[in-house]
Amino acid sequence: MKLIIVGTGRMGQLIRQKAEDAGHEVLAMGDVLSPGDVPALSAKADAIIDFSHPDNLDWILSLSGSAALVEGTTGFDPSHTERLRAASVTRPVFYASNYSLGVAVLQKLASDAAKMLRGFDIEIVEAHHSRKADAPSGTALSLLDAVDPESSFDRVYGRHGRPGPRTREIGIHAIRGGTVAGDHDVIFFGPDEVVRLSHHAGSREIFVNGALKAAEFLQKQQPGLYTMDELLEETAA
Ligand SMILES: NC(=O)C1=CN([C@@H]2O[C@H](COP(=O)(O)OP(=O)(O)OC[C@H]3O[C@@H](n4cnc5c(N)ncnc54)[C@H](OP(=O)(O)O)[C@@H]3O)[C@@H](O)[C@H]2O)C=CC1
Ligand SMILES: O=C(O)C1=N[C@H](C(=O)O)C[C@H](O)C1
Repeated sequence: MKLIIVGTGRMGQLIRQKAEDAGHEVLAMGDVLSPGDVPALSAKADAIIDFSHPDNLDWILSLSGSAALVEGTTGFDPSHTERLRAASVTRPVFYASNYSLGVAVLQKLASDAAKMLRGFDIEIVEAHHSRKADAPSGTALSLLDAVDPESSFDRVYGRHGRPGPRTREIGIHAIRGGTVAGDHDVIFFGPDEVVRLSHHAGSREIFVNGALKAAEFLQKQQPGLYTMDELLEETAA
């Protein structure tokens, strides 16, 4: 594949390295690519892979051509998600807050557990490296949607300033330090028993491999918005 990589940070650099090792060609890599080069490059690209910052989304979506978009940036608000959906009318777009296979499975397990463990108190805890820009993580927010798709619980981000008994709520807690690539726990507390669903990322390679797999997957797809559910189906087939 011919790729444009947006983001020159930890993820962007690893994606470039892994993509080139796998024989893909990186046409360009940057945060804000030179406007003069962008139209020509985007027309030649098979896929644009963005792991950077939400501020980059608008110019990425303004790129001409039909290159597929693999979007991995987190910290999006609902308007960013809506823009991604609109863009998917004309090109294949893949969005995942977490490209690891394990987290895709964790999301399904957490969703099933929430349906079966009615009445249990749910808390989501995530840990990341000290340089992470957003909190809570995009993955924690996706897990929250998985366990509470109707938004029927109060969402409590940290419990500081909220003393007293727990109400109908889900707690979301972010901790930061060191070089943690990304840990996520969904904990279900019931009377006299606790169920913990955990994912530990040993390195960023799992996200990079997933993103490159998503780019390859999109090459065979019509315009539309794709998620890890489709990639899981393909892996299981
Ligand atoms: N979906 C997934 O599986 C994963 C998603 N991520 C997400 O990918 C993103 C990047 O992660 P990571 O590589 O670790 O982060 P880094 O901080 O290492 O890199 C961020 C990149 O974005 C650029 N950037 C930062 N602020 C802006 C801005 N306001 N406008 C334009 N560009 C900007 C930085 O440029 P500069 O250095 O010049 O500031 C840098 O190139 C994050 O949102 C992270 O949560 C990460 C891992 C997995
Ligand atoms: O910034 C990171 O590092 C990660 N970000 C994603 C997120 O916000 O969920 C995915 C992964 O946990 C690593």
